[in-house]
Amino acid sequence: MVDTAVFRLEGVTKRYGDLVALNNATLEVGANEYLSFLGPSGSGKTTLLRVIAGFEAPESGRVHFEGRDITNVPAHERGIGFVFQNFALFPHLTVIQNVGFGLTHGKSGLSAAEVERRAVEMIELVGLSGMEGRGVDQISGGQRQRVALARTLAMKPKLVLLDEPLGALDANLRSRMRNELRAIRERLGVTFLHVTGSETEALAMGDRVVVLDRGTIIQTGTPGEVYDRPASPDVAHFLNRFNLFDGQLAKGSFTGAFGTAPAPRATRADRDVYAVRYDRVKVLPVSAKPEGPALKATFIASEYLGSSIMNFFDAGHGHPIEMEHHLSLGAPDIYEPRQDYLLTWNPEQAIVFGREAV
Ligand SMILES: Nc1ncnc2c1ncn2[C@@H]1O[C@H](COP(=O)(O)OP(=O)(O)OP(=O)(O)O)[C@@H](O)[C@H]1O
Repeated sequence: MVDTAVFRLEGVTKRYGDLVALNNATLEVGANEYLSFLGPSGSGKTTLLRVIAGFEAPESGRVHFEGRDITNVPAHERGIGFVFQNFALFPHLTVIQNVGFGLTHGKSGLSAAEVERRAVEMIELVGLSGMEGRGVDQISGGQRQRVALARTLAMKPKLVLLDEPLGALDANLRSRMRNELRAIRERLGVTFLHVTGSETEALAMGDRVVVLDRGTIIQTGTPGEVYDRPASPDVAHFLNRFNLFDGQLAKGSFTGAFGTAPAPRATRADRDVYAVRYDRVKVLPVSAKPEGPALKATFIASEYLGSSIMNFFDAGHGHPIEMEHHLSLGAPDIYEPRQDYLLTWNPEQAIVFGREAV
């Protein structure tokens, strides 16, 4: 529950024919909150935003915004801003004309001078000062993305929906835009709902992360909560931070390819899965005799990720076992390709799911 809910979904279901794109979704969002939506392709993220924006009518459930039931209010009367991936700017207009468009042609009641002042202010906010007079076909893709954002923010919405707005940008620009979105949120007091296919972006940006799977919200929590306590094997899988092992949970122990390890605090799930975060894995010589879990694996390769190194091992599972070394912890060990090692971890740090858990 959020104390000052600015926005609420109550049991919203949306079907396309036989397909349930959104299944009984319930969600509260506080004023000035930043919510990230994470889920695999087809999980219903865009549908959720389209229902909120008013482009799709749900079969059942209610949508509330600023204390009002807006379920039957047309999109253009909702006062909700959105920036979708395929944002359409007007190619024959300049940057400032695009940003001011909704104010000039809508019901803002602002004079031409006031429209210009607000458009200039928004252009500055998204870091495009000096480009007011350029045609939008004379600026880069990333800059066009900012124009689309400025155009939405110029309408001063209290709620802004972002559907993969950073997807088309290169890594550098994406990280700059993330910082700018944060700064804009602080300055304007806007609530953002941000759909992203990137777990890194979802965890980095959101005050809370909402995880969707096959139309159902399967977890809502702070990035720390979702990261430390994924609610199901599927959430652990989407986060892309865990090695997952099949096996069997019985009497508080889990038996898998690594042997048998204590699992006293397992979470109930419809299958038995053992999850170990990439940065919890330790690499020992193959001759070592660790007390805990032990998995013999062949080193394949490593990948430099900037602040960490990801090492890939083959334990004959069909998918690699990953071990992440944060460079802040010191220089990485060097492993020999095609050599065998023993992988282990502290079983207390594993996350275990199973049918016998309560
Ligand atoms: N207009 C439509 N008609 C029929 N089915 C649709 C329509 N729009 C979406 N769907 C289906 O609804 C489900 C949810 O789609 P949605 O676009 O919400 O997923 P998503 O999580 O946003 O996916 P992605 O990350 O790939 O954009 C999918 O199975 C999709 O094929």
